[in-house]
Amino acid sequence: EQPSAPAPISAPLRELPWGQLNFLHTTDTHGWHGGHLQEPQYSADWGDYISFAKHLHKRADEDGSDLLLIDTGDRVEGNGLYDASNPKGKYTFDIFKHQNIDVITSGNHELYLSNSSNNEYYNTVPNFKQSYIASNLDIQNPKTGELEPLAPRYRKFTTKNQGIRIISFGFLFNFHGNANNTVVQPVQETVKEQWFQDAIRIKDVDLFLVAGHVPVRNSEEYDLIYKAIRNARWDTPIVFFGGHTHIRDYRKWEKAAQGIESGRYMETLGFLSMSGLNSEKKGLVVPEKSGLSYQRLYIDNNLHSLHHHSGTNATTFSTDVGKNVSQAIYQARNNLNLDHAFGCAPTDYWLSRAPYPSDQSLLSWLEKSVLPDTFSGGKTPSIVITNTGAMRFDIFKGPFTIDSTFLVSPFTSGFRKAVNVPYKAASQVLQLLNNEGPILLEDLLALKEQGLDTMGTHRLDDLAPPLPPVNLATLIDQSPTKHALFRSEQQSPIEGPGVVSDKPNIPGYTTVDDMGSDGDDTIHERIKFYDVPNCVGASVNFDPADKTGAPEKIDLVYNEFVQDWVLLALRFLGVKYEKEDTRSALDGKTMTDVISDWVGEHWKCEN
Ligand SMILES: O=c1ccn([C@@H]2O[C@H](COP(=O)(O)O)[C@@H](O)[C@H]2O)c(=O)[nH]1
Repeated sequence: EQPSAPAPISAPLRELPWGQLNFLHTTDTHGWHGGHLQEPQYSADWGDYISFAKHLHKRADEDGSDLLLIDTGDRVEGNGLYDASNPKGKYTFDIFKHQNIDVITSGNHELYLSNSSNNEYYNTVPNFKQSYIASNLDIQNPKTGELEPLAPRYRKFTTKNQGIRIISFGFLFNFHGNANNTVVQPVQETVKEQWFQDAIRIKDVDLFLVAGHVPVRNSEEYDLIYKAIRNARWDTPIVFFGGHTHIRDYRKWEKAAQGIESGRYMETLGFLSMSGLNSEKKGLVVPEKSGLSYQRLYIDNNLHSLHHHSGTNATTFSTDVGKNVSQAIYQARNNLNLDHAFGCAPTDYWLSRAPYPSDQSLLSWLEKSVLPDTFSGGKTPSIVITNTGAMRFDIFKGPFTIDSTFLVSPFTSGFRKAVNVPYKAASQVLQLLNNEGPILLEDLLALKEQGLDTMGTHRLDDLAPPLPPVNLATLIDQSPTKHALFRSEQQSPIEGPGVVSDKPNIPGYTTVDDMGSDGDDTIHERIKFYDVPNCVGASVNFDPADKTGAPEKIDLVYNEFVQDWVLLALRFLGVKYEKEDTRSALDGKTMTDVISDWVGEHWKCEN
């Protein structure tokens, strides 16, 4: 734990369902290896995770079971510890490498920029030489320019104590937004390749382990892999580890094929256990189960939970390596001056824990205050649009630091503008991007398919942030056209057969998945999450309500990440602008700069 981390609050806990083969799973950590310094519930750091894993390994060695660690990508972008250094990631790789991870894969965030995928090539792949897998990912060798697999396509290994023979794969979903130094092969092509067809037919395999930056639910990619394996091996157990959607989730394909997704931002250490697998070695002390079984637990990443599940206490918990890594994180945070405050937030602002629009909504704050104040300088009537996915996390009342700017918005894209756009067209762009009004997403997509777009790397609903970190069934939908699955606000908190009756006192995740509603280790009081639009926008230097005084032409300013969609929407509205017709706005400042400048000017700290 970092010295400034708030101490966890004790809460009723569910027990770790230990088995024959046990897994700890992290995903979408996005640089939060220092833990959450404003939220006691998630305040343990990467050093603590190292100590925790060490205790569980000892338990496995003592009772003859096994423990494997998995990480399924998006380790970068989203926290000062990674983003504030120059070059980015200067400290992260040396911190991360001290955990003994058995299977590790790449996420999409490792690939948006060529320097981040080159970092994988130069740092993370060599640091995890025995465990990095890239089943559908190639990279241009930075020295020769030749395309090569980022890491081996699959691995075969045998567990230490039980002698369970495993074939493991490492996939990325069919991602299109990568820089041009990597190639992500669509999963439907990978599963047809000879090496994959051969690998799933290797004899003497007890378990297929599919790790990937791929959601476990509604996932064409994982469904394809499941079917491909089942076509070759009708009954060999399969275990999936997923990621990308930032949720806690568990999916049962069938009795012998199940998988976990373990949240986001170092909030969750996913635990999955299997029993009843074929084993070469005897001596198992854990009770035999009849047949194959899987169990799961989503551990809140704080010391109260970690002590409890490892049977340790404040004196016995930290290992030497764990302590050194926590110290290295502390040092890096100091070097980067991450606690330096630009100002102090007067209240909390929520990305998806408050309805949008509302006074507590981060997106309302952005469009009502930050964007108009930032872009009003030139006096030109403008509409300013950003995708809501550019915003990644909440703001808490109190000091708003260098770290906070990267938690809230870490990306490097700047703003661009199309000048002198007819107001009638410009004023409809936001509505189109949000799939509201008479013209729907499908119409825009049809246009894209006719080749009218220029690049089209992102899907329209990718402009929004990942859905809040809850199962879809617990999300409060504000746009009924979008997600028919969502519950309405009137519905009561989820309750189910597995929920223990202790009164929850800590707000947090109340996960409902294919195993039921008893997956969270901490019995939480339910938090409400709300859906958000794809984009928000502000009218600057004119009043959109004043119909008679509407400008004829305006500047349309937008976050560069949404450029393809903005130009496509304009074209759909009868106005043709090419990329070359647009220009850089705000001297290349990023959203991170915009927010830190605004906070410095408007949110003074009272001493
Ligand atoms: O430069 C960028 C890169 C990404 N985004 C937003 O992030 C999501 C992807 O994040 P995940 O954690 O992989 O879900 C993307 O869809 C965008 O909404 C961005 O705004 N700018």
